[in-house]
Amino acid sequence: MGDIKVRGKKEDEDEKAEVDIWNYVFGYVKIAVVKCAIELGIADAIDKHGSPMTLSQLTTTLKCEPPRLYRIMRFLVHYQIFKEEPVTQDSFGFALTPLSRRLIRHGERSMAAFILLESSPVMLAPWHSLSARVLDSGNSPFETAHGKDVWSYAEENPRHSKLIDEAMACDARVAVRALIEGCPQVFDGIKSLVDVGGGNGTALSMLVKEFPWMHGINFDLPHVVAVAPKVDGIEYVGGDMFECVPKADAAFFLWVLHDWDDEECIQILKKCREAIPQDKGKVIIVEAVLEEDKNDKLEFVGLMLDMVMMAHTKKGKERTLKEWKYVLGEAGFTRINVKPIHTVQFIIEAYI
Ligand SMILES: C[S@@+](CC[C@H](N)C(=O)[O-])C[C@H]1O[C@@H](n2cnc3c(N)ncnc32)[C@H](O)[C@@H]1O
Repeated sequence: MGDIKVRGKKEDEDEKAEVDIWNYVFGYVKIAVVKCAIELGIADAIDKHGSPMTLSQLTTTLKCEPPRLYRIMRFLVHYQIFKEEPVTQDSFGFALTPLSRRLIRHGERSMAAFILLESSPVMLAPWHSLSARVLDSGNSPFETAHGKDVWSYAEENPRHSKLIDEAMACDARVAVRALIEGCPQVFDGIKSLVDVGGGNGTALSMLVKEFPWMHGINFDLPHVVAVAPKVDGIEYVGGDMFECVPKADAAFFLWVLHDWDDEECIQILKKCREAIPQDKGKVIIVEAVLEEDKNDKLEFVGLMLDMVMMAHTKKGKERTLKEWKYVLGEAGFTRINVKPIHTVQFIIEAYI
């Protein structure tokens, strides 16, 4: 081979590690700058303008300090959150990309509220106690940081409760659209549906609009239901799912059961069993199923959410199919169907 040095696997791995480690050192920077962009309303301003905006136009509209806004935009363009496009022959402006469209506050597929929730000081503080949680069986990281669990905290802090509801609604809009497009037959023959832990009712309002023969019951804690926007065709019931679930042909769960441990899930599901017809009732669960191959690029989100559950809930977790079968079986559901949809979640139908 003379003087030619063949690069080995180790060198390649070292080089990759050198790049990767910087991504961990400054891992928080991307979320912090995206949060800043949402708070400033950069995507909203460009969307409202209807065409690329020059730095000077953006600066005037957002009332920002030009050199600092330029540095923020340079960062966001580097990560392809915005892009540069010509405005005149010798000037360019900042334009939206599919990613920044998700940062428009009230956009159709907005994830802005979700990012604001996860990057809020309230939700970031528990992460500092994750290792302590792994070392012992004491309080959850959220309780260590705030002295109470996430739902009690939300009840006492209406602004945070609203942020949770709005964040969940972001994902509900995407998940329910995928559910309606991918598996509409799930709702065949259902005349009434109770959305257990339905939040501000976003999911249910989409479902009753699509299936207008269906009566919807949005069931959540009283303080959540009290402020949920009221929609025709939906009944709003406040209560505790550990005590009683309103009667309906089917019970629906979107991102609820992963907040609880197996024993608690079995308790909730037993309450649902009592609420649905004993001959043909079913529960519809829209959640992640770990380790199931969906052949898509979103699989990592289930693992991320599993860490979020460890940080933000008492004993919540994401589940494998085997774990789902266990909790459903213990609650008295014997037949289970699992279908993938084009989102992070799967649809799990369980029959008595
Ligand atoms: C992660 S959020 C999901 C909200 C909604 N399903 C969605 O995805 O948009 C969990 C919901 O469970 C509700 N919840 C928590 N404890 C509850 C209880 N004991 N009874 C009824 N709902 C409860 C919370 O208020 C919250 O709205």
